[in-house]
Amino acid sequence: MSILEIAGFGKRFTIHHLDKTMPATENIHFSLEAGEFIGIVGKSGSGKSTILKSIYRTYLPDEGKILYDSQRFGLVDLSQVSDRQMLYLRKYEIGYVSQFLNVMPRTTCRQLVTNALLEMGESEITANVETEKTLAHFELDPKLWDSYPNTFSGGEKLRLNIAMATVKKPRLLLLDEPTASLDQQSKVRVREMIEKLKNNGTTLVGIFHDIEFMEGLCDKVFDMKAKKIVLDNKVGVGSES
Ligand SMILES: Nc1ncnc2c1ncn2[C@@H]1O[C@H](COP(=O)(O)OP(=O)(O)OP(=O)(O)O)[C@@H](O)[C@H]1O
Repeated sequence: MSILEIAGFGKRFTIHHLDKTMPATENIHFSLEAGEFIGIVGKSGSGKSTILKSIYRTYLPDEGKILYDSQRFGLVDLSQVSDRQMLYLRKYEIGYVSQFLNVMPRTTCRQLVTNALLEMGESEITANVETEKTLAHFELDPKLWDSYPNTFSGGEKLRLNIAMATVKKPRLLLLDEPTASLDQQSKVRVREMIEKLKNNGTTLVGIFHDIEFMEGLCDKVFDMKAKKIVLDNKVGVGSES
């Protein structure tokens, strides 16, 4: 059974000052088995982020269903669950990483990662050890660990963002161009973490500008233009070309 199924998804935006409604995307169908990684590709403005934001319920779809087989509530349509259920799922099951860091003010880098672990029910001792391991993995300079991230560089913020999401080992992780402003070395670190999460059973949906980065990592690739899966390693779609 699929852990995630997007069925007939469509989203429109109303541009009020133009009194116009524009489709962001429509007729999107794909599904994922637990532990798979799907990459979404397509040109800028084709609606890739809109799909991810709708899975995370930042946006509500206008058409279709977003079926998620949750551990806590069983099979749910993420566009229909209550706010309380969605908060639970965001806290314990579904992670989202974008290029932007949006965190509690006056909280240090170390506290942010530790809090994420404590939220998942880890003991304080484990949380402290795991925090340092994770910050070191993403090569955040120890000098930064007890600083507030509002002064961090773009790449440092991004690495902290990824650290906070991945340390929770979510069941479903949504990656919206998380490597956009990273150097090669940091990208390798992100890739290693994704591989580790995948090996531990995390299901991933990702958008990456850098197609090379996705190579060998994705089980499936969904193309926004063709509106279909163009590569499926399991059934061999696309493998002949
Ligand atoms: N909140 C919003 N209000 C109005 N229009 C929006 C909103 N969010 C997205 N759109 C529009 O929906 C379309 C799809 O946007 P989306 O960000 O999903 O594209 P994308 O494929 O992720 O693009 P990129 O690769 O440039 O990030 C765009 O035309 C965008 O302008």
